[in-house]
Amino acid sequence: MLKLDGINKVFNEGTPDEKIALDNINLHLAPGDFVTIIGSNGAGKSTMMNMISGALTPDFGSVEINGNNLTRLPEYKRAVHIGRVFQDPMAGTAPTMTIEENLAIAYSRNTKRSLRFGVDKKRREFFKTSLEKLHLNLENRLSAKVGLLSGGERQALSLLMATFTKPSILLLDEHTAALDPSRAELITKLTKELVEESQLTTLMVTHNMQQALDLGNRLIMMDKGQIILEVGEDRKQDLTIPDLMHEFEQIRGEKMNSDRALLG
Ligand SMILES: Nc1ncnc2c1ncn2[C@@H]1O[C@H](COP(=O)(O)OP(=O)(O)OP(=O)(O)O)[C@@H](O)[C@H]1O
Repeated sequence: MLKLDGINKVFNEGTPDEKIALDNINLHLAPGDFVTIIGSNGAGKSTMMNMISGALTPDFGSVEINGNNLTRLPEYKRAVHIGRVFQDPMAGTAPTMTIEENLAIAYSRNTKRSLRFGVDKKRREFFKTSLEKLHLNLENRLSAKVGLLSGGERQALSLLMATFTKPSILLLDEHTAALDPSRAELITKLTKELVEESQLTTLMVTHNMQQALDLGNRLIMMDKGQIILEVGEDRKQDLTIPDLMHEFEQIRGEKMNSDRALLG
C-alpha cells in the first residue's frame, strides 16, 4: 500500500545550518493500517508527511503508493491518492466559499475529474449524507460560508473533505492540536468513525501520547530523523504512557524531553 524506502532529507546541506531531518526512513503500511506517530519536537514527523504528500522530495529513497513509484511526482498530481488534514482548522477549507462549494472542490480534486464545481441533485444528496456523519447539523447549512463556522466545525469539515472520496492514504498532521479539549475529543471520535467506516490507510501525527495509544493498530516513535520504535497490533493495546517513556529511555539512554508529548 504505502512504502517508504531509505528516505533521507537534509536541509541546508553544507552550511552551518545543516539539519538531517530524515535519516534512512523505512516504513511499510498494509491496506487499512492506522499508524499513530509520536516524537519530540524536530524529530522529522512533518517532514515525513511532506515526503508522502509530495510537498517535499527526498534526497535519497523512494515513496510508493499502491505499487506506483511517486517519488518525483509533484504534489498536485498525487492529490488524487492522498487526503490530508493539518493542525490549523483554517488550512483545509476556503472561508469565503460555502460548505457546498468547498465539498464540490474536494470532490472534483480527488476523483480524477476535470475541475467542475457544479452541483446537481444527486451530488447534493451525497454531500448531505456525508455531512450527516459529522452530527453537527451542517447538512442543513450547505449555503453557509465556511468562514462563519467554528474551528471545530471547520476541522470536522476538513476531515470529511479529506476522507469522503476514500483516498489511498489519509495524512493527519496534529489535526486536533489547535482545538479546545471538547472539540479535540469530537474530532478524535469522528476520525475513528470515518477511518473505520472506509478502512482508510492512515498516518496520524500527534503530540498526545494517550491519543496515539487509543487510536490505530500500529504506533511509531521518531527521534532525530529516525524511526526508533515500532509497535504492532499485538502489543499496542496493552501499552501505557510510562511504557513508552521507558522504551525511549532504553533506546536513547536518556529521558524523553518533550513537555508537549506528555500533554493528554
Ligand atoms: N524547510 C526547512 N528548512 C530547514 N530546516 C527545516 C525545514 N523543515 C524542517 N526543518 C528542520 O528539520 C527538522 C525536522 O522538522 P519537522 O518539522 O519534520 O519535525 P517535527 O517532528 O514535525 O517537529 P514538531 O513536532 O516540532 O512539529 C527540524 O530540526 C526542523 O527545524
